[in-house]
Amino acid sequence: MSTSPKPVKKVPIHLQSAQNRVYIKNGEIVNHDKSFKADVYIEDGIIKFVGPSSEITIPGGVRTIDASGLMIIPGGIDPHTHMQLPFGGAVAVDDFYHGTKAAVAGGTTMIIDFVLPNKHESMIEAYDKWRSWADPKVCCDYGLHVGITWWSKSVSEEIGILCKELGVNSFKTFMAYKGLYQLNDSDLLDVFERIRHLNGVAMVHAENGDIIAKNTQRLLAEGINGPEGHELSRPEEVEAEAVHRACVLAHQADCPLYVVHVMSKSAGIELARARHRYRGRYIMGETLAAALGTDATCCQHLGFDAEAAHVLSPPLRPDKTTPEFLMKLLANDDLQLTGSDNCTFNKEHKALGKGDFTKIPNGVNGVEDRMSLVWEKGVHAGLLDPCRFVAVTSTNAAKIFNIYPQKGRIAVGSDADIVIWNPNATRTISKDTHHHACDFNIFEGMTVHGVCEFVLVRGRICAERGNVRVAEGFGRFIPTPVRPPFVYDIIEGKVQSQPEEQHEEKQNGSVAKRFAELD
Ligand SMILES: C[C@@H](CNC(N)=O)C(=O)O
Ligand SMILES: [Zn+2]
Ligand SMILES: [Zn+2]
Ligand SMILES: [Zn+2]
Repeated sequence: MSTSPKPVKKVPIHLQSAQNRVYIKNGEIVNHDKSFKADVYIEDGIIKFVGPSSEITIPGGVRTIDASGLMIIPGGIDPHTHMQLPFGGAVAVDDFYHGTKAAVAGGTTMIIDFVLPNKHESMIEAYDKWRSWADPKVCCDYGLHVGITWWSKSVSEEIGILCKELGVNSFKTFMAYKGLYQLNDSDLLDVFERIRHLNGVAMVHAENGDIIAKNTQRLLAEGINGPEGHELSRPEEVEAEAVHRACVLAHQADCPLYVVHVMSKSAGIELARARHRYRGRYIMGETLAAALGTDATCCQHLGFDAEAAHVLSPPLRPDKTTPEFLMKLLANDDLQLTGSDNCTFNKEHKALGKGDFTKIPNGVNGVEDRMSLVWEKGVHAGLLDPCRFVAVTSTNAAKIFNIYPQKGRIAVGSDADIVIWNPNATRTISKDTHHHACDFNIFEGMTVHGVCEFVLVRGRICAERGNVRVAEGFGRFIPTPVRPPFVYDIIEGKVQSQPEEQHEEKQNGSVAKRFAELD
């Protein structure tokens, strides 16, 4: 043990201006690329110091947290939510307050929600509407994607304004929801070319809406009108076909494409193949907590309420091997990140679909349990390491939507969105204890490893050992600038997404082998 005092660099602490001064000591910091022991000092919502305790002197009056035996991880970023979405004749019950309170309770400190204009509604008017809903209510920071639910010259002009002036860089298109949101291939090509021109990110809901419409007509005519008709109308090949087609359209338009809610093995394989075909450029894929945590067999024959509560699109699949398969795609970087698609309706809303499954409002919970589910089914199951867990629950979303390292990293200068994570603690998920506004939890009764001991939102302790103390309206809108380097440096050939030889090996080796048995 050295006795001579080590020369230490004093970090000046400007006391008078400091708010929310927190010091986290003895923890293991886990970023997407490495983990290491270090202390963290936070002031005014920003991380001011990351390093050994010997290099900082903490004055009195600072809240100190002992994180011994715990991990310090970047707050989760959920890239796919629908708070208080008007949909199917109802409005999602998790509004921007309850939805972000549930997010924070589960370790997510930023959401990216979707503006979904009605057909022929101005994109910018819809954006203003979503901002007016969210700004007064959010408990954590948020961003917005905008749905291109119809296409015209005026829409093309408006998405330019959204990119240049209103902090939006990502636009969701739909190949399903015929008559509501669906675009045809010709319009999709135009949209992707426009988004590429704007240096934005195209997103897609990939299911073949024409096949779904035909199947639905047939099923209802045959008297199959219960919730089981939902998945029967859109089996996984209907999702996989659309994923393949969307990737080809995006590649032809030279446009980066983010495929949302990949829910099946077949769709995951199509996405992995497209990524390998295009050498990791252009195509990114997201799966959901629902697809990783459960499957369609969990509620079979449990009656309308339980089955309708699990209805979302694309649907949960009856193949029980789907969750682990999708987790392995995440581990292998065939998929890049996880969302929740949190869009919750109560029993009386889901009952709108009694006698006609097409009238069941689509959507499930997930924003509160996503982090624990990915930890349980990924890290605790031995499929992900902790760094990859951080990548798929936080950092990759920050990089793709161009808010890294402000978000998605424990580093000096980054926002103090921090979770002190207990990897060994467990909790049991239930509608009776969750923070959602909804009366159902699709993970009911599941015991998961990975629990938040503390959650800090821009330095403010908003959850402490299960006690959630959020502030309505404390969150801010976070602009997502165009041209994310993580996406565009590869497209413009400035960096290789993967070395050629590694790609060849993947092309000829693991990819073909990995998926051969599924052909
Ligand atoms: C409308 C929205 C939410 N509903 C759903 N995923 O079932 C979506 O398709 O992502
Ligand atoms: Zn969708
Ligand atoms: Zn969605
Ligand atoms: Zn279930």
